[in-house]
Amino acid sequence: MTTDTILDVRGISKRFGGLQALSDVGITIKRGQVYGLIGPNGAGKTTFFNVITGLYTPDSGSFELAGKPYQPTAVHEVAKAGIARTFQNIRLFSEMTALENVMVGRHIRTHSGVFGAMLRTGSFKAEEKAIADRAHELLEYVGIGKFADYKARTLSYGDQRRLEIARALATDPQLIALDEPAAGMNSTEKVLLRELIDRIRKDDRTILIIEHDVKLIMGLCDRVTVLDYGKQIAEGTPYDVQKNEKVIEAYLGTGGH
Ligand SMILES: Nc1ncnc2c1ncn2[C@@H]1O[C@H](COP(=O)(O)OP(=O)(O)OP(=O)(O)O)[C@@H](O)[C@H]1O
Repeated sequence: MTTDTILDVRGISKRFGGLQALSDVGITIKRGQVYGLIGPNGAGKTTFFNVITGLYTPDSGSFELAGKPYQPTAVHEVAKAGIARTFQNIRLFSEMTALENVMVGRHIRTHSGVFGAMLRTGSFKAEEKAIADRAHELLEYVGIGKFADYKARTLSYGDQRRLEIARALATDPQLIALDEPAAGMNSTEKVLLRELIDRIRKDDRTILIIEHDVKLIMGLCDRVTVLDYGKQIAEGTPYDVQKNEKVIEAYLGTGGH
């Protein structure tokens, strides 16, 4: 594996009772890529995300992040290792402000720890200020700086999705995994989302994205993997994947998306 590989996962299988949700799935994501994961409903996309981010334990599989083996055994360990994610069903702290939500993401990279917080040491206060400053920057970056002091639940759906992205970025991830970021967005919001993802990529981040909006995926991704019934039926550039017979069949067979 070369050093420009960020994520290299191989041989992931996961069974739920009698259902083989993933069969021997593997992907390699290079630094700076936007990598898409698509497939019809129930294909195994979310299960795959849940495995690589430590929510589900796979039955088999090996994982490397930036050239180092890692075991996705717990969500916070995965975040520390350098993978941040957003969720299909937005998971924000709804009663906290937008700023506080982003600050929570940042805390996994801080040093003062619990005792520093309890004693409110000088270094803790300085660190809190730095965290708040960085959180403000990230809110501006995703385009919702003016809502810093609004409770998360009062933001529009599209803005809540941006807030989730800001929170994920706050962990300084090697890889940011977006689970259906365009779900429920109108066409204007989708254009803005696309611009944001482009900007994140240009700023030297690597992105893995599950998305139902095939047009968005095709316009955005460098490479795409297509899952169907837990199996990887195609991998390649959006152009190649679009022409693949198995992919066309899988989408037409289920009515497409
Ligand atoms: N915790 C679970 N227990 C049992 N079965 C599960 C569990 N999670 C997912 N499944 C099943 O695994 C299969 C793959 O589901 P998954 O949610 O990964 O698909 P998906 O491609 O993300 O679908 P969608 O596009 O609808 O979100 C489905 O048949 C689903 O019912």
